[in-house]
Amino acid sequence: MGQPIIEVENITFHYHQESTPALNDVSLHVNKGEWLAIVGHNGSGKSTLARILNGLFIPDSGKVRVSGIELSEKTIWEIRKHVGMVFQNPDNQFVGTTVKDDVAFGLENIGISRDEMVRRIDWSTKQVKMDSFLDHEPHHLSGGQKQRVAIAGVIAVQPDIIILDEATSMLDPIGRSEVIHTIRELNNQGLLTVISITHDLEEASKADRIIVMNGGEKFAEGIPEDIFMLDEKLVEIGLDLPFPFQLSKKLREAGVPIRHNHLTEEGLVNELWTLKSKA
Ligand SMILES: Nc1ncnc2c1ncn2[C@@H]1O[C@H](COP(=O)(O)OP(=O)(O)OP(=O)(O)O)[C@@H](O)[C@H]1O
Repeated sequence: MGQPIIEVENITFHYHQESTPALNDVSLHVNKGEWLAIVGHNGSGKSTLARILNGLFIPDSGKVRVSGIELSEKTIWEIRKHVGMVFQNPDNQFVGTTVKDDVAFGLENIGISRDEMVRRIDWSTKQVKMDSFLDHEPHHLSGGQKQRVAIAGVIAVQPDIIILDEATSMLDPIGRSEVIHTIRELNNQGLLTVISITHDLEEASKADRIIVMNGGEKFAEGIPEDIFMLDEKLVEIGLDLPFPFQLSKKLREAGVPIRHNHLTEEGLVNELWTLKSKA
């Protein structure tokens, strides 16, 4: 970690010339191998930023470099080979009639040979634990399984970076944890740099680093512990603090001597047990 794989310098982007910018003078970097969460209220510019990083939009001004390639009209397709995206709605992402066809589609697009395609379908579906569903029709799968197939389709192309744009927000808690676990394993194996766009601060608290967006600008950036020190400032810009964090504060207000504002349920439960054993 430590070496930037994405560098964004002072980018500004307008959807319409006369409108207020969707992104205003935003600079950031993403380190190779890290898990970066980008959080923010609706309309804060997260999706616009994700689409620029994937070459779907070109900024009006400023520079973007992805895997050493500078983003321009000429490099869009090159950049897309390095950045895969998984979107919010699992039902809108399927092009194949079976899981196998669906994963094959992205590989056909980049002209992979038949033998290599078979190998990559096998590898990518095993990585997301969907290799026993190759002949299944995607619309019969659960939401979490569909998103795992979408991830298989992305990693089969072997990008350096995956962007999850609210990819878990339509899933139930089981589907959500399946998807996060799958991505975590790929990230831990060093296979992927992960950018997770989310309004869920609990999910973001598990990232290596968080960038908070507000009104098209970067509001804050840091490790989760530092970001959560902002506390009420996050609430003021429309974000919900994680439930264990809110509960820690309420318990302290009610006279329970909790020392930390916990980001995880496990941390809070452990401190409560320690207090109880001392009582
Ligand atoms: N296709 C579009 N045309 C015009 N304006 C747009 C378009 N998409 C987004 N915007 C505007 O750009 C700004 C940033 O929106 P963006 O979708 O990037 O925010 P976001 O943080 O991803 O929000 P959400 O969580 O609702 O998706 C908002 O003011 C939004 O209204």
